[in-house]
Amino acid sequence: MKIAVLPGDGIGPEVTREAVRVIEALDLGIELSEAPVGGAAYKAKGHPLPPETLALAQASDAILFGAVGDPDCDALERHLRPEQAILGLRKALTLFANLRPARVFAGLEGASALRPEIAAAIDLVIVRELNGDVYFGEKGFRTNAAGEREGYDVMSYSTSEVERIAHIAFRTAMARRRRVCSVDKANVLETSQLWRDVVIEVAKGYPEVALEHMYVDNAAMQLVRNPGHFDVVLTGNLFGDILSDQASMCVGSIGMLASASLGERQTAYGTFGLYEPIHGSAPDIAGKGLANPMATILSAAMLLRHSLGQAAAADRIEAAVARTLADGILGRDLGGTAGTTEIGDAVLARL
Ligand SMILES: NC(=O)c1ccc[n+]([C@@H]2O[C@H](COP(=O)([O-])OP(=O)(O)OC[C@H]3O[C@@H](n4cnc5c(N)ncnc54)[C@H](O)[C@@H]3O)[C@@H](O)[C@H]2O)c1
Ligand SMILES: CC(C)[C@H](C(=O)O)[C@@H](O)C(=O)O
Ligand SMILES: [Mg+2]
Repeated sequence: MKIAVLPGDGIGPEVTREAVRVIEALDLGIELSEAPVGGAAYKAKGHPLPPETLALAQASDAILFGAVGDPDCDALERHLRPEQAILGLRKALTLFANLRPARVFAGLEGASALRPEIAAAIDLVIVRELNGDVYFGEKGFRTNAAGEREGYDVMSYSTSEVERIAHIAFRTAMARRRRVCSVDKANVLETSQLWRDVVIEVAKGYPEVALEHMYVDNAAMQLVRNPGHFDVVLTGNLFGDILSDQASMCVGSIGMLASASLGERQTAYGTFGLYEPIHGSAPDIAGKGLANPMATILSAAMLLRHSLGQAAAADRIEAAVARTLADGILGRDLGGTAGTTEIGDAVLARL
């Protein structure tokens, strides 16, 4: 079993280190190999996703990813910016299904930005499409008829792109509370009308699953008003990006939300995938030992479950995280005082 470890920039290396310590402590005979990605790779090798890093990722059974993004690189041409590394990996490896679970751990109800009784009911998973939408359409700058500079990004989805992510959402719902809420903007966007038409067709194959449709603006509101309503939230790349950051504050902190990015490729052990916290490189706290590593540690648990067939080890990590939180060992993002290493130590002690 091989894991490619891509720590990246800012707090990426800090949080990845803690997740690696947890994986190593389980002693599962996993081979871990590290490579640079993002701004770190640009500075070392001239490209945010060097060919050696992509080759290592391709030759592995799973990827553990930290975060990319570096203010020093914000003025670079877009194809050289750190964020292109994660977008490039998702696209090159056809990782089209992004699962972002959000639930409130016992003891964290008071850390939510919502009232505790509303937060306590949250147990949802956002199924975000990751290979299409306005992220990957034609984009550029041009001069319009009035002689003004104009930027453009084309939003589109094909039928097959929506079909494959819809199947993932319905299959996910079958293993949960059997409810799918498809989030779109079909009252304005043709991309969303196609999305809705295709989701309705795919739903016919899953008669046990209750399907509803919601406009994204309403969904953003309902996620705060009554988040317990949601089970599986199926949505596109851009809406899923935004709603998942919002969901993170509903459960307490962006430092808590893990993710799996999956495609169809099977390995000897499970489904090939990339695992990362949903947060970024957090330049404001980088290098200070303040980052909460829980999202990355929980991403490692998802990796063991989905890509390496190690469900028992994943359960152990999740239980250790839950015990750490229940014991009140919280980072500053959750109103506590524990630093990155202290949180990692606490999880290790409870494995
Ligand atoms: N997948 C990724 O690699 C990814 C995801 C999001 C943003 N980014 C990049 O990260 C950079 C910074 O973006 P941003 O500031 O908008 O988002 P961010 O998620 O990095 O940070 C937003 C806020 O949340 C806090 N935060 C984030 N993670 C935390 C953690 N684990 N513990 C405690 N606090 C945490 C930060 O300190 C900051 O105040 C940008 O370059 C952006 O493009 C990368
Ligand atoms: C860094 C950026 C490209 C990325 C995205 O928009 O998908 C991030 O915000 C995320 O949520 O993983
Ligand atoms: Mg995001």
